[in-house]
Amino acid sequence: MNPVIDISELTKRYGGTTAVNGLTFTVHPGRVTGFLGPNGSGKSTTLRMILGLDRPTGGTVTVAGRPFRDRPRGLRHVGALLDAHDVHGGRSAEAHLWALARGNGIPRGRVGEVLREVGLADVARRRIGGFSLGMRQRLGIASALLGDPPVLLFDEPLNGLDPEGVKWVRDLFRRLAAEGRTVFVSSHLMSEMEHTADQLVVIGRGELLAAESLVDFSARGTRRHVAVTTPAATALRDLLTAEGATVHAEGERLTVTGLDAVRVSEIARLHALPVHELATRTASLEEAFMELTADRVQFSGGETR
Ligand SMILES: Nc1ncnc2c1ncn2[C@@H]1O[C@H](COP(=O)(O)OP(=O)(O)OP(=O)(O)O)[C@@H](O)[C@H]1O
Repeated sequence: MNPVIDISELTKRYGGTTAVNGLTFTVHPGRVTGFLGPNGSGKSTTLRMILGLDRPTGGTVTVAGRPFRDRPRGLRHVGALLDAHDVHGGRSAEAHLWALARGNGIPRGRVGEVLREVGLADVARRRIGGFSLGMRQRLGIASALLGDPPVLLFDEPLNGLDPEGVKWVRDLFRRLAAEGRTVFVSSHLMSEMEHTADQLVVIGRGELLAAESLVDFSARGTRRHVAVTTPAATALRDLLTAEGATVHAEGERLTVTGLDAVRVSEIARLHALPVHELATRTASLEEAFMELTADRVQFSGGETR
């Protein structure tokens, strides 16, 4: 059984709102795939449809060749962390996991194992109601791991985790992928995925914008500029513009596109203009992501478009 998630022409409408619109992509085992999109772009809706919790308006989604809904003892096939708050606060962590294990034909002894794995063994008998968001995220991850499934889905799992927690989650995801599992992780922040994912699926307003490796995605952001700091900003700006560059000036700082750093340096030296700093800068992954999704952001600057 190849634990692939296959999504084809998937669409979900809620009344007049189209949450997901004709999405087609595949998530493969053996790597961590990041599912990126601005707030409200349809990530959670897609994850819910993968799990059969929402019924598609159109299109199909299968896990290992079958709709997930058709699988009894689901936690053994797909483990998921959707909403860390969606747990009974009056129960202990242990009791919560026991109930899940019982409903999915998982041996009770597995509960202690996953609690140790996520670092919650010491608080196993404490009420979940008193847990911090980070502890709830760890408990959600424990639930996902309970059935030792080949496919794992995580919706915004880094929310509420401290830097040590973030590192732990990243290492865990890598290990799960290295074991040959399919690991699909959503986030609205490229900075979170940059050091977590090997593969990216990017959506905006429910539509697919990119499905490629992180390396290929990075190549989108290779637009370079040269940053210059000089007390002779006006003179250098005029010279560079005359050479065909586009120059943005802000006090002593120039941002130059259209000429490389060597040429900028030569021009400054030729005219004996002092330069305090000169560096080539590459647009970051975050900028590539923002550029790609710029016209697909539903809520920007507090205004609804
Ligand atoms: N049950 C629902 N009823 C009506 N509209 C919904 C429902 N669930 C989601 N939506 C709408 O569908 C769109 C996509 O929402 P979704 O929660 O899937 O996005 P998201 O990418 O997960 O966002 P976020 O990063 O904010 O969690 C939004 O416009 C949302 O308001």
